[in-house]
Amino acid sequence: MMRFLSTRGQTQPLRFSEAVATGLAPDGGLYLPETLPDLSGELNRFEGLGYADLCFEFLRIFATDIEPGTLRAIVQKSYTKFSHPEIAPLKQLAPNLHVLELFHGPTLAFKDFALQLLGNLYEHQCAVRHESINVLGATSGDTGAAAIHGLLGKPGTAIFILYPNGRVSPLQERQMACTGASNVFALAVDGTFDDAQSALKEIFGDQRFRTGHRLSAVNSINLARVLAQCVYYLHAWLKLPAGDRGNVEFVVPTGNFGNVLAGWLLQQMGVPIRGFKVATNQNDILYRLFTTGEYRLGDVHPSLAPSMDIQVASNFERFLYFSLGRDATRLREVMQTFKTTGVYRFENFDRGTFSASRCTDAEIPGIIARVHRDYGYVADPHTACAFKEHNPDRVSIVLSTASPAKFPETIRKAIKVEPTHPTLEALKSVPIVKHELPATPAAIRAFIDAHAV
Ligand SMILES: Cc1ncc(COP(=O)(O)O)c(C=O)c1O
Ligand SMILES: N[C@@H](CCOP(=O)(O)O)C(=O)O
Repeated sequence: MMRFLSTRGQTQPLRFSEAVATGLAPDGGLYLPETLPDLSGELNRFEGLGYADLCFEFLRIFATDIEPGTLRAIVQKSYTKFSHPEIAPLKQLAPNLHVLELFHGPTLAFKDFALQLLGNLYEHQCAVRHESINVLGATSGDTGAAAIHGLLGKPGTAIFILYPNGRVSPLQERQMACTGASNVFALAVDGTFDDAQSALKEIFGDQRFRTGHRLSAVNSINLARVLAQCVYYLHAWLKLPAGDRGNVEFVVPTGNFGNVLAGWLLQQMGVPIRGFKVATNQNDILYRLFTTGEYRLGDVHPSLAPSMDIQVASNFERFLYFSLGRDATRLREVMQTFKTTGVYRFENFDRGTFSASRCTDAEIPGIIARVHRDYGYVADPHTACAFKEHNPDRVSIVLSTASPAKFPETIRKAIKVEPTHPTLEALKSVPIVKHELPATPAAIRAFIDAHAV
């Protein structure tokens, strides 16, 4: 039976379903498998599988407490709402340059890969336990919509999504605030995504409140999010010619570090991937960390790639845990120092196979125009950050994390074409229903108290 431990080492090991239902560990840490499986000797068995079958074969290694037939049905259902037959098509743009399109799900961003699945896992949980759940998430733009659409129409659930008021794109806001569903609460908070995420973590840390409301997490603090995201890296790796696989670098637009961490975990499980480039926007704490070894909080500046307007990257803690030799005591010290001083300087920081790039707002439109001119490809502003530089001697897979149709103004300014998508067009005539709140745990708790199921 696979068990899961907290990075902070002060909780009991849990089974998969328990760790998923708990979200954030009671000691404030993030769950990880007790031991990572070694897949290096069995990669052949994944060859040729369709996306949903690959996902099932991968997840069953971890979800050992869910009966395989049930897990297979949950996984199959989770990839039925994607509009592309390959789910995550890998497109070649140049001899050593590919793009992995992760935006063909219902909300047009990579978050759908894990949140369609998590919605179905939660539905299963409600049925097995005969309980309702309240889901709480924080979003800088895309997680919120994907979480809402993963749970929409599922009985016994209410969903509360915190987002920074005025700092997500107009269409991202509409995806959250125009559902018309009575159990969906779009909470526009006063502050940044970091403020919202910090309030959320404090609320999850309040065990009485969390258990009293059967609160569940949809952010990438939830282990299921990260494991489901591993699958598209494996899928892309398997699509490459055998000779290119060991030489591939994934270039990943990065904010909360959940996406790139999933690829990195897969590498730690023995899949021979050359490395990862962390591509940040102008909110560049991770770029500075990977280039200098200093993790220093800065101010968040709203950007053309708003979903990456983040400073405190949640999943960095999971990487740190491994990089400190799984020493939970040391990890707690580092996290505490960072929390109280806003800075941690690592001596001899081992960045492993990570490299980093940074892209300012002044650069994004030019990159969109260049990628369009050179490859006939329209990259959204987040994906554009990952196209900043390309080493033609190395096989690169750029992760295309959102549809350009979610950010039409930036695209129009860059290439004079305004991308559209029917589901987004349909939202434009629907009234917005949102609730404005301060980003304080007290205000958010009070709202949940009043509206929880
Ligand atoms: C479109 C898009 N690209 C990239 C990112 C960054 O991903 P992560 O937060 O997993 O690093 C996000 C937000 O998560 C996003 O919504
Ligand atoms: N960019 C994200 C921020 C939250 O990230 P998550 O992966 O932890 O859910 C968003 O779009 O909300």
